[in-house]
Amino acid sequence: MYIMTTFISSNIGYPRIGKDREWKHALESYWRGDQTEEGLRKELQTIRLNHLQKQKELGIEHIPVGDFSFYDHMLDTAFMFNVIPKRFQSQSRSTLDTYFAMARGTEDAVAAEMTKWFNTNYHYIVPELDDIEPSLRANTPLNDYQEAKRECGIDGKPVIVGPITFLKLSKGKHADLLQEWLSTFIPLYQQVFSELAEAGARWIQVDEPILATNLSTAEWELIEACYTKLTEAVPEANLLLQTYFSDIPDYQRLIQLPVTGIGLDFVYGDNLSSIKKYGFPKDKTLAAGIINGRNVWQADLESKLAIIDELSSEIPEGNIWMQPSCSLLHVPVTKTSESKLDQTIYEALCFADEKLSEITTLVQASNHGKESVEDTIHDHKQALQNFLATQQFDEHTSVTASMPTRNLPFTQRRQEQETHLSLPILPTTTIGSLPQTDEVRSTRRKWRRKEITDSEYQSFIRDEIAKWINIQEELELDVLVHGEFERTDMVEYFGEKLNGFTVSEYGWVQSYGSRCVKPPLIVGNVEWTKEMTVREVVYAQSLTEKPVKGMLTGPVTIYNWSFAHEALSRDSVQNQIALALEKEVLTLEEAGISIIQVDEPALREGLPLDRNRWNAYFDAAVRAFRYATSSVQPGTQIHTHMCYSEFSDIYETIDALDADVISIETSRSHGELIQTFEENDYQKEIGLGVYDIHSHVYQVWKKLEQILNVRLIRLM
Ligand code: MET
Ligand SMILES: [Zn+2]
Repeated sequence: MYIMTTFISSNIGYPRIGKDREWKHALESYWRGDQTEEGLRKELQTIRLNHLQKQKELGIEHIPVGDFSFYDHMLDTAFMFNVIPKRFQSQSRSTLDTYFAMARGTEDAVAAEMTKWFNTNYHYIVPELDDIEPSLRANTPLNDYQEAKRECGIDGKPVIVGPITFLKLSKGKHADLLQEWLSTFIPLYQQVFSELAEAGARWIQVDEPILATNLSTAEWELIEACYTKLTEAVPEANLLLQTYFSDIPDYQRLIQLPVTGIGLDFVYGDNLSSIKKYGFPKDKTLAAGIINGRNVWQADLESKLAIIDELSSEIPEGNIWMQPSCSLLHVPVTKTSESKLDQTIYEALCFADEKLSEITTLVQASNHGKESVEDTIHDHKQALQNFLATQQFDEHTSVTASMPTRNLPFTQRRQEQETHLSLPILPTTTIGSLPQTDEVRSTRRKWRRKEITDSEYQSFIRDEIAKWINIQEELELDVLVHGEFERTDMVEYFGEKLNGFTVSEYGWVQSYGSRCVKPPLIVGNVEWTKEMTVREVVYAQSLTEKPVKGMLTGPVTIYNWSFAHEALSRDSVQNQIALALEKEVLTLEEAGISIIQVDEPALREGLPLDRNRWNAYFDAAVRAFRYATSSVQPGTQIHTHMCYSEFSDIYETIDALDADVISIETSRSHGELIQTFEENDYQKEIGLGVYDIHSHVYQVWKKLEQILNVRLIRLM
C-alpha cells in the first residue's frame, strides 16, 4: 500500500558538546597543548559524525549539517567570510589558531567581544566589520554537507547564519551601513548557496532569528531586496528561512519573502495567531517548531497534535515539517545518563534526543493516525500529569501590590554606608569567584563520592578562603570576597540548597566556548529552609578587618538559568526565588555582613525579543530584585553585577533595581558598555570591570590604567 507521508521531520541544530562533554574535553586538551591539530580535528569529526548518525537513527528526515562548530557558529560565519580583524592576522599562526585567537585572545591581541545570543545564555563571538576584506575563504557548509553524505550517507540540510542576522549582530561601522555591507555579502552568500545546490542540497536552512525582533521599515526593505537578490541569483536553491525564539512582529512581510520555506517557532510568542489571521502562502513549506527546544520537559503530545491540526487547515498537505522550536544547542544531550533523579521527574524529562523522538512520534501520528503511537502519547501524558501532580506547585506567593522599597533613598543611604564602611574614594574589589583550581574541583569530587567527610571538605574550603583572604590583603584590595570555592556554578549551587529545585547529573548545556553549565530543574515551590552562603562568608569576614562581600545570585538569573516547566508563570517562580533570597540576605546582614552582592548577569539576556513585551518583563525583574534586597538596613550596601550586557536598552531598569553599586564589564567591550551610564548621568556607584577574566592572557597594567583613566574622566 502506498503511504502518503504528508508531514516531515526535521531538526534545526544538535548540541555540540557530546553526551559526556567530549567536545569540551577535546578542545581543552588541544588548548593545553596535549593534543595536536590533527588529533583535535579527528576527535571532533568523530563527535560530529556520531551526532549525525544518531539523528538518522532517531528517524529525522532533514538532519542539519554545519551546525557543529569548533567554538561558535557566529565565529564560524565570520571566519568563512574572512571577517578576521587585522590584529589576529599573523603569519606564524595556523588557520585553526587564528580562529581560536579571535575567540580567546592572544598575548598581543584582545579577544573579540562575546555576547549573548538573543535571549539565551549562549554567548557568540561578535564579528567586527572594521578593517576587513570579506571574501569566501571556505564554503564550510558545503564541506559539512559533503562529509555527511560521504561518511554517513546522509543527505543533510546545510545550516548557515543568514546575512541580516549576521550583519545586525556584528559591530563596527555597520549601524547605518547595512545596505553597503549587504552588497558586499550577498554575492558571497550567493556563491555558498549555488555551490550547495550544485552539490545536491535539497534545502538550505538560513537562520534569521533577528526577524523576531522589531525591525524598521527601511530594514525590511533591505531584507526584501536581499532575499530577492539571493533567490534570483540561485533559483535552484531551496532556502528555508529559519526564525526562532519568538513570533515575528512583521509576519505579513515575512511570509512574502521569495523563499521556498519558512521556519517558525510555535512554542514562544504567538505565531499561530498570525497564521490564523493572515494565512500562510500556499506555495511555501512551513517548518513548524512545535517541540520546545529550550526546555527539558516532555511535551503534551496531544496538544501539539492539536496545533498541527490547526496548521493543517491553513497549509496544504505535504508542506508542513515538524521540528524543535529552535536549535537543540540549548538543552542537554540525553536523559538516559541520569540515574539519580526521582522517577517521576525522570519520566517527565526530555533532553535533545528525547525531543527528536517526540518529533518523530508526532510525525508518525499525523501521517498514520494517533492509534499508531497511542502508547507513546499515553505514556507522555501520564508522565507529565504525574509530574505536575506530585510536585507541589503553588502559583500564589506572598506578593504585595506595592513595589518593595528600601527605607531610605540612595543619597541618604550612601552617607550611612560611608560611615559604616569607610572605604577609600576608589575602592577596589573583584566580582566574586576566585580560581576553581584542579585541587578545588577534585576535592569536591572526593567529597561528593564520600571519599572525604563533610568536615574534611569544609576545612579544605576554609583553608582556601583563608589563603585567598591573605592574598587579597597583600594586594591591598578594599572589599574582599570569600572566593566561592564551595560552588560549582552560581546557579546550580543555589539549586542544590533551595527547596523546589533538583539537579541533574549530566544535564550540561554550552554557555560559551568550551564552558558548559548545568541548569538546575525547578520541580516545586521554591523555599528557603537553611542558610546557603553564611558559613563561608562569615568565616572569611572573621579573618579580616576589611569588609567581605556576601555573594548571591539574583532571582531573575536563577530563574533564567534553570529549567522551569512552562506551565508555571515566570513571575510567580521568580518571586518565590526572590523571597527565598531575601531570607538569605537578612541572615547575612544579621551575621555582620555589610556589603551584599546580588548578581543579575542574566537580567538583560531574558529580555523578550519583541519590545512590546519589555515592560512586563522589566516590572517583574525589578520587583523580584527588590523583594530580595529591599529590607536591609540603609547602612548595608547592596551591589549587583551584570556581565556582557548591552545596557542602553535597560538603563531605567538598572536604575530602578536601586542597588547601591553596580559592577559591570568594561574591558572586553573596549569600554563601550559604560557609555550608557555616562550619558544618563547615573547617580549611584559603579564598579568598572577593567580586568577581563574570560581571557587567558595576562593583561598589562598600562592597558588597564588607560581604560580606567578614560572612564573616570568621563564619569566625573
Ligand atoms: N559572583 C559571580 C562570580 O564571580 C558572578 C559571575 S557573573 C556570570 O563568578
Ligand atoms: Zn559576570
